[in-house]
Amino acid sequence: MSKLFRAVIMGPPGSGKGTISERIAHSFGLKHLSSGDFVRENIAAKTEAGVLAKTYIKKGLLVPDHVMTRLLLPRLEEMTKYSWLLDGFPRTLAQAEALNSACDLDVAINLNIPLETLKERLQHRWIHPPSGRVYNMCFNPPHVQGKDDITGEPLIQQEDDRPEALVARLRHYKDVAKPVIDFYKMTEKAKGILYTFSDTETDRIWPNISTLLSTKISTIQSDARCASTH
Ligand SMILES: Nc1ncnc2c1ncn2[C@H]1C[C@H](O)[C@@H](COP(=O)(O)OP(=O)(O)OP(=O)(O)O)O1
Ligand SMILES: Nc1nc2c(ncn2[C@@H]2O[C@H](COP(=O)(O)OP(=O)(O)O)[C@@H](O)[C@H]2O)c(=O)[nH]1
Repeated sequence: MSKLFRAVIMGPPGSGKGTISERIAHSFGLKHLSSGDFVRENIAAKTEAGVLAKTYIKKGLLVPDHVMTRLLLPRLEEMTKYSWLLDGFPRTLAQAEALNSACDLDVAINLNIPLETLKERLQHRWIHPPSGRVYNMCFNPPHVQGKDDITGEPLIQQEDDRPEALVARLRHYKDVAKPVIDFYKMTEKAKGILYTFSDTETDRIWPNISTLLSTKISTIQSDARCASTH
């Protein structure tokens, strides 16, 4: 019998959540659930939550907690049969509390990357909006300059990745994220699930995350086997 595995990945914009989530999904077969993708899907489908979310994103704001949880928690309910990794949620204390009431997490990965590194990376981040594919002109450039590898469509730089918007955005992240980190340190139900990784390079963080997840997943599965034989 194998037990399901549930993880979240947190970190400021540019910390490598998307990049590392892809590697985790690929290596461990977890479903990668991205809050940003859910928001974009809802905006495209013009759902009630999507229409509301758009008004905030247009102003460069986070989507309010009640809209975000309304949008996300039903999606998690559809995932009860799968192991998943949630990227981009929770971002606020209220979201962490809502998630904590809805499910038991096994691991919360926290990426702690120096500010200068984040600024440098985001200035070079280009995305393919329809698919969400992310490139970096130095770290993982597209095969053809300015074009998506799969479709050949043009890449764009997001408005809020431009240097002028960056510093305020990163500062705001820090203020909002601190209570979330404290929540995972202090809350009884979540004790021992938080793991922080600090480095300037994804390729140096990745082996440590990979080892952590291998250990956690095999522990959970052997606990489940023991439980089923007793
Ligand atoms: N948990 C959340 N709470 C509130 N708003 C959210 C949340 N997740 C996503 N959003 C909204 C605000 C974001 O600007 C928008 C797109 O999200 P996302 O793709 O994660 O991009 P982002 O530019 O904010 O983050 P990043 O740079 O870390 O990838 O959706
Ligand atoms: N130079 C460099 N760029 C990286 C590294 N890891 C990720 N990136 C790039 O940095 C940008 C931000 O990464 P992303 O995964 O989108 O971070 P997120 O905002 O936390 O989801 C993207 O353009 C990535 O390709 C790294 O170790 N070095």
